[in-house]
Amino acid sequence: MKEYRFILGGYTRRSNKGIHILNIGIDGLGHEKADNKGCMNSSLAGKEKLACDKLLGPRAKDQSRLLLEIEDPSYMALEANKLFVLSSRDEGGVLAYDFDKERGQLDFISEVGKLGKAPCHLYFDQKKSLLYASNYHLGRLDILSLDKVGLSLAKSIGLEGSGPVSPNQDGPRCHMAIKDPNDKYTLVVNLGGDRIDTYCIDDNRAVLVASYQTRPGMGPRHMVFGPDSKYAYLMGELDSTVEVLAYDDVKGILRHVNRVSSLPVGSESFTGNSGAAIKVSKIKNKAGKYNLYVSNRGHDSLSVYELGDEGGIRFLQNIGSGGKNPRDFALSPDEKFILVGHQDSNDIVLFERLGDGSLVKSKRLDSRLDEIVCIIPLD
Ligand SMILES: O=C1O[C@H](COP(=O)(O)O)[C@@H](O)[C@H](O)[C@H]1O
Repeated sequence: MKEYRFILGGYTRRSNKGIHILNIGIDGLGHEKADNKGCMNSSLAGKEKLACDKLLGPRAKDQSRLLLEIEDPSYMALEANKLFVLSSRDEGGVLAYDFDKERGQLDFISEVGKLGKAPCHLYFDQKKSLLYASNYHLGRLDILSLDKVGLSLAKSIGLEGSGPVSPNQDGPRCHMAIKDPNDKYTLVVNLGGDRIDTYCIDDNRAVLVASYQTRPGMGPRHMVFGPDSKYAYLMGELDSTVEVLAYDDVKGILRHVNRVSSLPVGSESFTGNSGAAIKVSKIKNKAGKYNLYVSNRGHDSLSVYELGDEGGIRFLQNIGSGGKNPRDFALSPDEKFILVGHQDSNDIVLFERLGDGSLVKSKRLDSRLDEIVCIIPLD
């Protein structure tokens, strides 16, 4: 039996508040043998659910345990043997831990609290030992420094701008900040201002070097760079589109190349959707291409694309996510599976990736969290 481990962060009204480690065992065939519609229905109970579990194979190795007890953990960042955690604790806090992955044990290093509101995304810039905490609610990027003494707030950048969608775009909303593939610039995604700002950042200085304006009302939420580093892919929370951008890594400039719907053909005008996570494979599929995956909250599905040359993107598949509002998902380290967590149902659903990168449901597990915000795979 092959085992996969993931860390899950999110909110719950139940007693086991905190970050959990989930172990999933895969025995033989990864995907379901029969019609999976019923099995993925989270409302199944009692005998029906047992029958469904039987169909999906042995679950003896599927288990979840509390890794860290903490108030409303949200996004996390894992880098080598360090785990960084966002929490609503202490009016918005960032916590740093040494992480023994083998033993699944955390040792507290340091924390910074009283940020005003809990940030929604966290990224660790290993080269500069800086943490980027994106604060959606305050429209601000907080930059924290980690040194021998611990964590401290180095600098805050107040974002600017607004957009046509109210209330989401009444002001700036900082949803993500990541380094570019060359580890040179920091790209800051501003959902409220329909903007991606490129900064050159070090300990005490943040210089804005470029700014990309998306189409009005896109509400960019998350972005990811493709494996060739030349193109970035942007997920629009508010208009359910995926935008392909060419990246000039010398100047930090983004340029529009392509746009596709995050919804399947015929459903593009579906209005009850919020785009959420966007991830890209690092290993080529059997056709020699990379795959891009996005999650749709409301449409409750994942869309799968194949990435072509020169910023090409081809829709491959749309599949039900097996729960309500898939907020985050993660590829397993070997990229054979994708684990999806939901915002408004307890379903954690494992999908097997087929040769072309398309997905087939593998199994459903009960989450101990009511609202999963972040999923990180463990090697
Ligand atoms: O994706 C989203 O994120 C923001 C921030 O998350 P939060 O859990 O810190 O509130 C959220 O408010 C927004 O509605 C959602 O679409």
